[in-house]
Formats: sequence, C-alpha cells, structure tokens
Amino acid sequence: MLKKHPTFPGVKGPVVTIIMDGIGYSPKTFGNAIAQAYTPTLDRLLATCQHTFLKAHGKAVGMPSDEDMGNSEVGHNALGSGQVYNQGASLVAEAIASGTLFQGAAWREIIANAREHGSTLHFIGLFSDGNVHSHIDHLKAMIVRAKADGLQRVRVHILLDGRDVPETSALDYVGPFETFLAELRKDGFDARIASGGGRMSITMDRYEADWDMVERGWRTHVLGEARHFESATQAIETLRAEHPGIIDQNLPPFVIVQDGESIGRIFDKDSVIFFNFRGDRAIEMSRAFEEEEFAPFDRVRHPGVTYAGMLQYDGDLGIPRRYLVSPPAIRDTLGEYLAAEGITQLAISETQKYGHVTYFWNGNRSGKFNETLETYVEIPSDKVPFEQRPWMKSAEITDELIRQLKTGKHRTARVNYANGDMVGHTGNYQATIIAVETVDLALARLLPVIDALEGVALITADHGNADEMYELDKKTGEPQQSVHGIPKAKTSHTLNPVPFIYYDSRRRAVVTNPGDAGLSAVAATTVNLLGYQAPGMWDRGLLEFR
Ligand SMILES: O=C(O)[C@@H](CO)OP(=O)(O)O
Ligand SMILES: [Mn+2]
Ligand SMILES: [Mn+2]
Repeated sequence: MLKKHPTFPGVKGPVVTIIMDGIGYSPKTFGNAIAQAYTPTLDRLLATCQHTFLKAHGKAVGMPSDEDMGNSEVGHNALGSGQVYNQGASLVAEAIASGTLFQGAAWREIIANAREHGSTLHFIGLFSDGNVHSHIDHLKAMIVRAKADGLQRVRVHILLDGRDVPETSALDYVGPFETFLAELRKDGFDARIASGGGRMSITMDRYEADWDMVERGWRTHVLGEARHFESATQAIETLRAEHPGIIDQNLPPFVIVQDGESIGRIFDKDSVIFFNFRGDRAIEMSRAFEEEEFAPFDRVRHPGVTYAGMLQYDGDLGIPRRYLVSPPAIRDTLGEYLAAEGITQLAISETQKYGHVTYFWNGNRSGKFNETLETYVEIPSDKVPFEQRPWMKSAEITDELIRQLKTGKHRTARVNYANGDMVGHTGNYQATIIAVETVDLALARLLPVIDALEGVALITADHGNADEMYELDKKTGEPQQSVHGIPKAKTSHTLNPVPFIYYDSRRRAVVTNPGDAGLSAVAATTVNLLGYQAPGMWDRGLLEFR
C-alpha cells in the first residue's frame, strides 16, 4: 500500500500522462520535424509551464550502453514501473558472455532435439545490430555454439531492418554474415540463410494489427513459399531494383533455393529459435509455432518443432513456453500499486501502441491487476503506410479520452499518441511534420478538458524519433549528404532526451530535476500528485510541492 504524502493532499481531478511517442528534444532545428512543425500548443506549454528534459536512452532505461537509443519497450517499462531494470538487450549480452545462456535447459533441449533427429536448427529474427528487438552478435554467438555442440545444419531466416538502423543497410549486414557462415562451413557444417523479407512486410506484426504479415512470414519461413532467389544478396538487389525507393523494412519476402528447391523449410522434429529479445513483435509468430488450435490464419502445415524464444515475451500468458534467457523481473509497478490502493486507471491508444500503455507499461504483462478499477481502450489503427495517414487515430483517441475523462471515473489516465514515432519511422519528413502538428492539435483539445476537471497533465515521450529525420555523421554531428547533396533520411529512434511538461493551471508544485532524471521519475511524480509518497524502490519524482 502507498503511504500518504506528508504535505500534499492530492489533486482533485485526474492525473493524465500523455506520451507523445517518438517526440524527443534536440536544440538543432535542421532535420528536426518537431522544430519545423507548427506547434502553437507545445510552444506555449514550453514557454509557460514548469518543465524539464528526461533521459530516455542508454543506461537510464536499462540498455547496455549510452550508445543505445531508447525504444518503446524500455521507455514504457521505465514510465510504468518507476524503476530501471537491466533490459533484454543487456541480459542476453550478459548471458552469452558468461555462458549461462548455453547452460540453460532451453538451449540444451534445442540442441538435444536437433542432435537426436539429425534435424535442422532454424533461427528467425530481426537481422541488424539495432539492439531494439535483437542484435546480430547474439545470433552469431549461437550459431558458433550450435556448431561446437555438434549440430550439422543451421538455417537463418532474416528479417531486414532499416528501422532501427539506416534505411537501406541490409547488405551491410548480409555481406559480412555470408563471409562468417562461409568460414563456419569449411569443415562440413551446413549453415545458410534460408529466407527473409522486410520486418514491416512479414512476421513482425504486433498487437494483432495485421495477421496477414505473420501469415506471409509463416509461408516464407516454414512453407518456403515466396519468390525464389539464389542468395539473399541477389534477392535484396533484385527487389530494390524492382521497387525504386523501397526501404529495407518494406522489402517483400523471399526464399533461397538450390536446384529450384527451398533450402530451409521448417519440418517436424526441427528446432527453432526466435532470436528477438523484445516481445511485442515476436508474440504472434511464437503463437503460430506453439498453439495446437490456432485461428488467426491457416498454417497449411504445422510442424512439431522444439521452439524457443530468446526471452519469454509475455509473462502473463507464458508465451513462449521455452525461452533462453529470463526476462527482467519487472515488479512493483505503478499500475499494481494504484490497483492495490483502489485508484482507477484508464489506458488508451490505437492498436499500434495499445500494448505500449498496457503490456509494456505493466512490465510486459498483458492482464489487468484489477478488472473493475482499470479501463483499457484500443482504437483500431489504419492498415496503411503511415506516411499516407500521418494523423493516424489521434482525433479518435482524443474524442474517446475526453469522453472517458468526463465520466469522472478515472483518477489516472495514460495515453500514447503514436504519430511522431510511427510516421518518423517512415523517413518521410513532410508527413512527420504533419504527424507532430497532429499531436499538438490533440493537446490543444485535451488540456482544457483536464483543466476544467481540476486535473493535471504530465506531457512527455518514451524516446526520440521525429527530432532527427536525417542521418547524422558520427564525427561531425551534421546531416550526412547523399551523392546528390540531399540529406539521407533517418528512420530510427534517437539518443535525445524527451520533454517533461507539468501542466497544472493551479501550479501546485515546482519541477525539480537534479540533472540526471530519466523516464523512471514519472511514476513517483504521478503518485505524489495523487497525494501519496512513492514506494522506496522507485526513482524519485520530479515535483516539489509548495
Ligand atoms: O516499431 C518498432 O518495433 C520500434 C522500432 O524497432 O519502435 P517502438 O520502440 O517505438 O515501438
Ligand atoms: Mn515508442
Ligand atoms: Mn518507434
């Protein structure tokens, strides 16, 4: 239970946390869609409200190093738990370095199964060093170990990135990886890339936004049904030539063949490792492998394999059953404390970010702590490339959020506006400016309602994205120019901090930041505003009450 705050009785109205996904802060204006956008509301807030900037990347959110950008998983975990845990990226790197990954039951079962049947070990996952969902070094370490453990045959199903790494960098990963595999093959070990495709085209759907993506992935990896190529390099080069301007994340699926036959279909008795450590985009394919009865699409053939995820992706539902590394044991979350205290909570977003404000927010658990106290609202996302609809569902989310707040039922609320991030990931600058303006407009509608209810808004973000729309040169920090002198579009998140704006027309507190506060400070801030002290394991809040 929470202890009462010594001096502050709590605000009367709702405490609303507004997460502007992918809206970080950079003082640079060139290539910064937030600076370029017309944002009268954000400008006014920054001019008139107490605010600070929070760390949203690197060690401040549990990533291995400060070179690692932030992402929605680690960002919402920190926001929703008030704590910083060593995250999947860190835990897997450590488990490989110490060898504990290979001593665990899951790895031993994967190996024993393939050895016993002389079958194939398949790896499926995001093929880059982005460290948001996966890291190619983890994949390489496991292949080396599989060979040392006596396996004969490995097949790798590569999901091309271009979203956490430069937008057309796939060959920078494929080339060296082919050399790496060729080296391992010298004494008879048979390891090859078997299939692949862009991560936004196959396999890595999330929150059941588009099961067709997963079905295409299944047909590609498992059934070997996609366009045939002799090699991944040939596939990528051909598909790029046929789709001018396409970026890696959208490349169509492909299957590698030899003598007209797919070299890597997945059969009964094979072993399969999904090597992403992040869960949202790994859950659906894991379900397709694990579930006996499966409704989302027709699998045609459901091979009986020994399946493992890099981590367990959903702690509530136990997906997948077998996993190589235990996920961070995120406990004592804000949601859990509020539920125990009898405080109502509203979580709302559109499909693309729905799990962010529920599952990630609650420490990677999909259930509620208390059915009657918690209301979760999902507004269905459009199924289009988001540069074509940069406003996404922000108006509908705002309509519903306003309606819900006016019922008076919710003491707390959290909302995620996806625009800055989802449109930022397309690399389309013009559309991203519209995305940011859309969020500004939503704030303009929402804040007066919160004010009228005598509530407070905490306006922040989970990490940057729209704040840097051009790749920056590592040495100079200036935008990289392409051959034509045009800056190179950047699709990934950034290392920038995020704003934290305390919107309270009654100005009941002042913002204090010792200088190094991160996203984990928001949970304590929330309970303080409700009139409670934060539990001891949380990072301290950002407000001092007058
Ligand atoms: O789209 C995603 O999966 C990631 C980028 O890899 O973005 P976010 O962390 O904002 O969800
Ligand atoms: Mn995000
Ligand atoms: Mn993102």
